[in-house]
Amino acid sequence: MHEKWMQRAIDNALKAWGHTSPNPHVGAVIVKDDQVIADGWHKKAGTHHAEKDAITNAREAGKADDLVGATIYVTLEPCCTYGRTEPCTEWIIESGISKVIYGCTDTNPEHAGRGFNYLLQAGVQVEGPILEEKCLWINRFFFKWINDNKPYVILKMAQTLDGKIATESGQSQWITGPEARHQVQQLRQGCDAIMVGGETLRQDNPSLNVREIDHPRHPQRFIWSRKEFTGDYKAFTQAGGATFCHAQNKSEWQDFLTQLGTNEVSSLLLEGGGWLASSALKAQIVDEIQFFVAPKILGGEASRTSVSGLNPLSLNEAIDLEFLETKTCGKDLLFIARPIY
Ligand SMILES: NC(=O)C1=CN([C@@H]2O[C@H](COP(=O)(O)OP(=O)(O)OC[C@H]3O[C@@H](n4cnc5c(N)ncnc54)[C@H](OP(=O)(O)O)[C@@H]3O)[C@@H](O)[C@H]2O)C=CC1
Ligand SMILES: Nc1c(N[C@@H]2O[C@H](COP(=O)(O)O)[C@@H](O)[C@H]2O)[nH]c(=O)[nH]c1=O
Ligand SMILES: [Zn+2]
Repeated sequence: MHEKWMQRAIDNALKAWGHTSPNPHVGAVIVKDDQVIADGWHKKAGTHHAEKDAITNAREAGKADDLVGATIYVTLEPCCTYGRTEPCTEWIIESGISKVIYGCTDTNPEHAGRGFNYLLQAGVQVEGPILEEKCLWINRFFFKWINDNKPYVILKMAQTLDGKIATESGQSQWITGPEARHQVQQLRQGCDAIMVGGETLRQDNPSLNVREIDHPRHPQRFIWSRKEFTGDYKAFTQAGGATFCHAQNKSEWQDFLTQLGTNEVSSLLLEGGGWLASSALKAQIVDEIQFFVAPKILGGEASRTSVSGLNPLSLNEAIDLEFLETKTCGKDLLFIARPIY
């Protein structure tokens, strides 16, 4: 039963996918006698948190009395400090809600465990975690950023079964099908920043924006290059333009990520090509791999590969991964993995 309601709270949280950064995605549902009193979710930094949203929705629906003795399911530990808004713990206590069931603890050092203690001291029951892995996963960008002041980095590639991303001459559109490419749009919607290599920019002239999604939120664009250059490329001429990144080694990449983190960029999507992929992997900045694999074999020694610039002399140099998930996207497969450095 707890799982059912927590799943509803997670679904609520994801209604704002891509809109809450640098805040987390948080959802809630208030339940009494196995009936929903109100749903709520955090819509945007600076607006109501999920708990306050649900309580306000209940009151506006004339259900203030039903809040007394009700249970609130919330995906993240309620906050108890004054940030952009007042603490949710106060709202919960004052509403008469008697039980909080949470999905995961807020690892933000300012909050971790403090929200629970505050509620317990006020006589509110606290239970959890419920569906903890899912609740941590939907906020993996936030947790990385709040704890390390650096964005969570995802390396995404679309490759043939034999690991090719383009022909020798640079033709790559399209390797994966429409369902996989739609999934990429969802991913872009959730990411604050996106980057491609200079060669990808010149070959593909990519838009690097969000399409096919209601209420799109476009990522900041970055081009990885050894030099600054101009040209009639969409990434330069369309809304927002693009910024160059010249990071070459681990410390330069770390400095670049710190600069992004300081500017409240909590996630960075690297969309290839193969030289960018290898530089990021070598610098050990990649937190997550998303490789889309099409049921195609391109072959060819000179075809471009998804990770080009590594020249391992021994198998010991392979980067070990832990597979997290495999999904079918139309005719393609998506492998989600985490590098083990
Ligand atoms: N299927 C897929 O998912 C994808 C396919 N592609 C395809 O892949 C091809 C491009 O990929 P790829 O050829 O691997 O190139 P990349 O896109 O990875 O870009 C290489 C460029 O990165 C810049 N760079 C900066 N530092 C370095 C460095 N130390 N070493 C090398 N390059 C550096 C250079 O730009 P500069 O010369 O300006 O200094 C270089 O030209 C295109 O054909 C594109 O269509 C691309 C992305 C994804
Ligand atoms: N070829 C290829 C991809 N290529 C990536 O998508 C970029 C194009 O972005 P846009 O112009 O915004 O659609 C391109 O430059 C490269 O980074 N992606 C995929 O999901 N599947 C594919 O088969
Ligand atoms: Zn709050």
